[in-house]
Parts: sequence; structure tokens; C-alpha cells
Amino acid sequence: MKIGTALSNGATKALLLGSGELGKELTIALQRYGVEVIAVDRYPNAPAQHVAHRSHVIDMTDTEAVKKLIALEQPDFIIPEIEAIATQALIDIEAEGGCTVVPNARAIQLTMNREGIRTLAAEQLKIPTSNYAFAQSFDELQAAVDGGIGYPCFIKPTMSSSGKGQSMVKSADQLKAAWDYAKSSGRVDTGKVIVEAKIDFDFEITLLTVRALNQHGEVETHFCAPIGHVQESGDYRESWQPQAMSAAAIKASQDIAFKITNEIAGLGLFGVELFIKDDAVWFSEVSPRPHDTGMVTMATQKQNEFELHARAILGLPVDTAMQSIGASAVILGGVDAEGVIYEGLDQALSVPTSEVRLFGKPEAFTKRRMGVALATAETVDEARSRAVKAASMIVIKPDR
Ligand SMILES: Nc1ncnc2c1ncn2[C@@H]1O[C@H](COP(=O)(O)OP(=O)(O)OP(=O)(O)O)[C@@H](O)[C@H]1O
Ligand SMILES: NCC(=O)N[C@@H]1O[C@H](COP(=O)([O-])[O-])[C@@H](O)[C@H]1O
Ligand SMILES: [Mg+2]
Repeated sequence: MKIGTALSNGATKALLLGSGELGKELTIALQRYGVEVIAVDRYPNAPAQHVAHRSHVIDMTDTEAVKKLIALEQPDFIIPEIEAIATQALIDIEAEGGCTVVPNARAIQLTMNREGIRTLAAEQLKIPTSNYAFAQSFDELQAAVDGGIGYPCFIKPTMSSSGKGQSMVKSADQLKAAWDYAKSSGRVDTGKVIVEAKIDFDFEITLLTVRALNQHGEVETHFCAPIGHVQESGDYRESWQPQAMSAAAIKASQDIAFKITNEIAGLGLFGVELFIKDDAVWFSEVSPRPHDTGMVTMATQKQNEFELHARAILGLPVDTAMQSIGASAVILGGVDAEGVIYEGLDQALSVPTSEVRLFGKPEAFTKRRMGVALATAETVDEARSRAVKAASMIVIKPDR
């Protein structure tokens, strides 16, 4: 298959839908390859908007608002960055032609809603996943749990990310609270929740998978070394690369990542989330874009996940090799405040090999991710302890 490269077509304008920490690094990567970047989010001064050429604030879940902005800006690439976008607008725009939705509108629609991607993976592609069901009322949820899912289980809004609206339920008396939380706290209320049986895994990974063109213009799939991570309340706290795994588990992971990304297709980087126990692997979900746990690649790889995504989209060559063992640890707000200051940067940067990325979000919440600490070392354990130590040195306070 031959696909013309973006640069040779002279296409150089990208519209980023979502401008958080991941979008900020992607903006920098795209700009380094000569792309003009327009950063869009639901609130002003979002991280990517600090560095983009231009920015807009719109309700990205409003189909008409998204279409209007695309008509105004006429981008060559539309790059969704968050799981809260009116996907129908992207389907319609792609059908009209003239610009590329990254990686494609169907991929965004499938992955933006847990129902789409879970049904595709489990039922069409026969990839192992947790047992699951969807529910549109509390009674349906109760029936699904009693009818086979059992306890413990996870209840999640079908449209959410970073653990928003998600809870683990251990017994029947906790189910109603989990239903109410999922209905009220997702990024968008689709009217449905997913309930998943809990997988008893040894560890979980993100397998960053890149679909890029080779020198003959053919799509090739590349894998980064597996990234291990720790999650709390559905949101990531630490990640490291590489995660030690058996050869059989790596092969099974790559096979699953290939199957799912080959089906959803397009060019770019994907974060394939997998649960591992011994040599067994279960698929959890996939982001058709850089992944939060993949921020560790800013310390570990020559081409980090943002550069890989930018290169793949633009039809440029990619190299997924690691350069060093490393780890990341998140810096949470720890406080609810509009306007913050950061203390302890000097101590954080005194930790050997450490780096700190403060995202510059204009408002802090106790559990909002405000920054990340990175470190490298000879071993994963040492890298993790350095990153955690550096992150713990940063204290966020209201600026008045
Ligand atoms: N069925 C499950 N069995 C065991 N653990 C689970 C299950 N579902 C979720 N988890 C735990 O919760 C975490 C977050 O779940 P999930 O990835 O579905 O949420 P999310 O809101 O999409 O988060 P993100 O956007 O950060 O990926 C998982 O990484 C895992 O640690
Ligand atoms: N797991 C997905 C993820 O990490 N997404 C990243 O978080 C931002 C939203 O942060 P906010 O909720 O603090 O505004 C998104 O814009 C994206 O960069
Ligand atoms: Mg996830």
C-alpha cells in the first residue's frame, strides 16, 4: 500500500482536540517537524495552549461546535487528545475528505466509548478480556453482576478516562454507590456503564505500538519495550520501562497489540493496555494516541512516544529503541486551588538523573495530575525510587 507522506503534500496544519499534558509534548514534537499546531480544549490556558501557535476554547462534546471550528481552521490533521469529543463530527468531516483524522475517525469512535472497543476486541477479534456487560439502569447492572460477573468487579462510565467515575466493588452493598458515581462522574454521560470482572493479574503493562510507513511506503508495526505501571483509583501513579516479562507473555502481548491496532488501522502510536498473569495476557483497552504511562519514554527512549506519534502521522521513519532504564512518578495537586505555586523544585532536581515536567494547569484539584518526575538508573527499582523521591519533593500551594 502506498500513502503519500504529509510533508511531500505540503500539509502542515494540525488541530489538537484536547490540550492536556500529552498534547503539550505532542505539540512540541510536531512543531519541531515544521507543523503549525492549533490547540483546543474545554478551558483556557490548557497545557498545550501555552506552546501552540493558536488556541481555541470550545465544548468539544458539541458536534456543531467542533464542525464549526474545523471549517474555520481547515486543518490537514485533526488529532484527538482526550476521551471527551463529539466523534460524529469527526466521522462526518472524514467522509467529506480533505483532512486526516488521526489515526482515523472509526478508531476514535471505537476507542472513545468502552462499548465499541470492548465489543470489537472480545466478540469480533476473540481477544481475551475480563468478563463484562453493559447496563443502562441499576437493575440491569445488578442483574449482570448476579448473573455471572460476580464480585469483585469494576464499574466504569463507558466514556471516561484517568479513572473518572470508576470504582471497584467488593460486595452487593457497594453496587448502588458505584452506579451513582459512574453515572455522575464520567467525562460524558452516555447513559451506559460497563461492569467488568476483576482480573487477578501479576502486573499490568502499556505496550506502545507504532504503525508507521517504511521506506517503501508500506505500513509497518513497531513495538516499544513494555511499560509497567501502578494505578490507584483507576489513575496512574508510577510507570517504568522495561517491565520484565516472560518471552511467551511478550509474544502474546505483541500478538494482541498487532491484532487490535491492525484492525483499527491508520498511522500513529497506540497505547495498548494489557493485564499479565504468568504467560497469560488479557486486553484491557487501547488509546489511539500517546498514553499517560508512556511519559516515561521522555527519559528512556531516543524518540519518545510524542515524537513517535508525530513521526508516524507525518509519514517519517521511527525508531522505538530504548536508551536507558527509567521511571516516572506523578505529581498530584494535593490541594484545590485556582492559581498555584510550586515549591521544592531545587530538592527534586537534586535527586540524581531526575527531571521534572510541570504541566502548568491553571487550576489544581487534590487528585489532578499537575506534573511528572522522571529518572533513569541501572535498575528499574532504583529508577522508580528516584522518580518517586523527586515527585515527593514538589509541594503545590495556592498562589495567595
Ligand atoms: N477488569 C479489571 N480487572 C483488574 N483491574 C482493572 C480492571 N479494570 C480496570 N482495572 C484497574 O483500573 C485501572 C484503570 O482502568 P481503565 O484503564 O479501564 O480506566 P481509564 O479510566 O480508562 O484509565 P486511563 O484513561 O488512565 O487508561 C487499570 O489500569 C487497572 O489497574
Ligand atoms: N489517561 C488519559 C490522560 O492522561 N489524558 C491526559 O490528561 C489530560 C486531561 O487532564 P485533566 O483531567 O487534568 O484536565 C488530557 O488532556 C490528556 O493530556
Ligand atoms: Mg486505562
